[in-house]
Amino acid sequence: MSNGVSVKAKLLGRKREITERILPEEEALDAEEYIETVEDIMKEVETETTIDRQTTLDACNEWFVKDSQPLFKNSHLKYLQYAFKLQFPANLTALDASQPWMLYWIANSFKVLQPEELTEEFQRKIVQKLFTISPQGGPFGGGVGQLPHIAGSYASINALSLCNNIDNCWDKINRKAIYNWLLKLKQPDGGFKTCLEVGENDTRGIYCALSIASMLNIITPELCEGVLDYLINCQTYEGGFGGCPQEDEGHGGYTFCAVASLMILNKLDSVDVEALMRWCSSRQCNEEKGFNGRANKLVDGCYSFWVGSTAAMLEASGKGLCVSKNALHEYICQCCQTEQDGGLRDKPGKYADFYHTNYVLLGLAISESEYTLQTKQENTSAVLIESKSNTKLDYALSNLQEINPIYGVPIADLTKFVAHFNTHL
Ligand SMILES: CC(C)=CCC/C(C)=C/CC/C(C)=C/COP(=O)(O)OP(=O)(O)O
Ligand SMILES: [Zn+2]
Repeated sequence: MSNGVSVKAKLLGRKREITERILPEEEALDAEEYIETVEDIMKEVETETTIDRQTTLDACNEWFVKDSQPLFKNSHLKYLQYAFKLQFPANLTALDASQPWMLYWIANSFKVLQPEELTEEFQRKIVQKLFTISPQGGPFGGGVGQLPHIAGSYASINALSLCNNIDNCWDKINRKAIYNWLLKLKQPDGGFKTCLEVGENDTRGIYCALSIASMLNIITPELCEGVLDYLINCQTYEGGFGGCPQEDEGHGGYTFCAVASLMILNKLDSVDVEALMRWCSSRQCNEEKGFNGRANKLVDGCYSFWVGSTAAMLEASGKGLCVSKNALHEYICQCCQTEQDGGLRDKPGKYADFYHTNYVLLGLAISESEYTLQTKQENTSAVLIESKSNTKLDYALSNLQEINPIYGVPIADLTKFVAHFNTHL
């Protein structure tokens, strides 16, 4: 291009022919005729995307017309108890490499809902499983006999943080081995590979590395070298963050990873915060009330955390509120749960699963809270956030545990865990 700006045509999508229709003046038609005309035009521009969106909206509307639902705590607790008491069905073998994730999602859901329900018996099961995966105390793979992985290690550390140091399990975490391994995963561009032998490099790797290192108090300038530039280059023209520098479309999951990493580095102001806030606001669908993960995609309950927590981190940093917590609350309570089937889900028509149960509950906790940064960060590299009940909520509170949006675990557990690691390596 003559002005030197290059545009990746591949990212711009298929070209459609431009058609022009002149609408009759609104006053020339009565209201019904006007709506019919608009509907006709909408049909002319119908695509797979618009049809899917309309189907989703119709399904949500069926739930919005019902009476307001409270959080069905008992149904969700039963669903979680089944997870620790019974053997998983064969179709869950697809999650064989995500065993620490399952432990984190289930344990965290218990903790957010009702902390005492993560009994000592359950805590011991978690600890036993994780130290069977890695008898040397980390780094952790996705299951026994699997290669150490940055996401498996992140989920393991989060899961262990929920276990109240049962049987002194926190002292079995091998911080030195984890630190040396993270350094080996580090790439010249500032990012982290997910695994030594193979593995991708994107904002997920950075977030996992910084989350683990700040929780264990092993974060160093050497580990963080080049990370800020990498993250700055992941912000797109829309304001959200893609997974890799200058390459991707902004996406809720990768944006969460980038923003949480910036919070840990205390460098939020190095990016375009205004554009980020606009992008977060645009993720909230007017009619469905919940969030999607990127432009023109469907609402999904898990973005209640990926996008909701990004908004909460901005709020905690004094940037103001860029989403509607009331609308998010309504989407979650009306569309993401039913009383007869426990667990929380992506959207009406989908089954509940442990991943959505965790992230939808975290999203609900965010909608019910207000956030500020804790100014006094004592002897720890973890970034502590204070949270109190949302006084502007139009709904009854569900009495969930207050959570730290950067780490996705309850503030009480995080505080205790990081206090345990108050000496730097
Ligand atoms: C800590 C860690 C590893 C965090 C991961 C964060 C992350 C990338 C979350 C995204 C999860 C998700 C719903 C992907 C779906 O993408 P899609 O393209 O299928 O969905 P879409 O249609 O909603 O865009
Ligand atoms: Zn989802």
